Amino acid sequence: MKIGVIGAGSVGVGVCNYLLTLGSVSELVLLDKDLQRAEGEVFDFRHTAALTFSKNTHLVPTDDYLSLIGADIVVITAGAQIKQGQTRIDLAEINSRIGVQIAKEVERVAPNATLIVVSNPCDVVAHFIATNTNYPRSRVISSGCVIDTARLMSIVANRVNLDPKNVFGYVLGEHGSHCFTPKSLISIAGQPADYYCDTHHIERICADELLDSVKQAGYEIFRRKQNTTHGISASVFRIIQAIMIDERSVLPVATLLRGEYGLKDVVLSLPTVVGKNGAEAILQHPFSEEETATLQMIAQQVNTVVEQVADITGLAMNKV
Ligand SMILES: NC(=O)c1ccc[n+]([C@@H]2O[C@H](COP(=O)([O-])OP(=O)(O)OC[C@H]3O[C@@H](n4cnc5c(N)ncnc54)[C@H](O)[C@@H]3O)[C@@H](O)[C@H]2O)c1
Repeated sequence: MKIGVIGAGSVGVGVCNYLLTLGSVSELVLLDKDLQRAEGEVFDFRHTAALTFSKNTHLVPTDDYLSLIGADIVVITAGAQIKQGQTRIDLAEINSRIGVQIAKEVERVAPNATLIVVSNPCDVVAHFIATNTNYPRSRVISSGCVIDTARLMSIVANRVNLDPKNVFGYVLGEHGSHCFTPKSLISIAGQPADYYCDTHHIERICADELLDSVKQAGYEIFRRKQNTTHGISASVFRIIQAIMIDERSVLPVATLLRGEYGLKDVVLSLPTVVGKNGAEAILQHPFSEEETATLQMIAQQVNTVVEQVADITGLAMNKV
């Protein structure tokens, strides 16, 4: 399997680290407009290959899209971080332009690849990539709420003093501020959350408070180190692995919807079967009326941003 990572910054390098340590990749291409940066990271990574647990992955640093010929998966982490005084629309505009420009270059050399979009706001950037390239919707995947869901599992696990892997739940909607968590889907060790808490004499989990803590978690990291890297890198690796070995894992990634839950042409995270063909199916969950209304409201909020960015950039907002 050949994988490309665009952007040799903190997240791109974190993803490479997971791929080299836990993955089985024959060729890994790290592309950055700053060639020296990509080279520095790759030369450093090459020194891990001599160690017994490493695989001898062919590593390519580059600033040339031709190096991505035939890539199976391309992760897009290139782009700007939000700066003080910038609005969400400013960042959406900058990174949507960069994302589309990159995706068009990638399309020329790897038209059958699956793209994983991480650059923020990842759902908006993924929207414009899906609508401005010929990649099918199933092959343009925003990392979406996989990281938010991992945060939820970790927060609940901490409350009940168990392994986060024994907590189940989803954060859905838009990665970041406009997301929601259906309480009916939260379980602990296979038991409904309320039942688990009652029988273990733990205060019940309030879904709204939980969601606030999930949203706050990213800000708290950002406030301290001005980026987030480890959780997102692990989340991207989780998605790559599902594709790489055709796991058909259900993950809360985001793709351009085509009528699911009554929503069309908006990129939102929903429980999605991820396998060798990318986002293979979106599962229909029995959301309550309130949850469905929340999802629709989130869709409207994301659409407003997409419309504004389309106005400013001239990028197409509908898929032909
Ligand atoms: N979706 C998420 O949950 C999530 C989490 C963390 C970060 N992010 C986003 O991921 C992106 C990267 O974050 P980071 O911390 O790695 O940033 P970073 O600044 O460390 O790295 C960005 C890299 O992209 C490169 N780059 C910029 N424009 C490029 C272009 N046109 N072509 C090639 N390379 C280009 C830069 O040279 C730099 O090396 C940001 O947009 C950030 O907001 C998303």
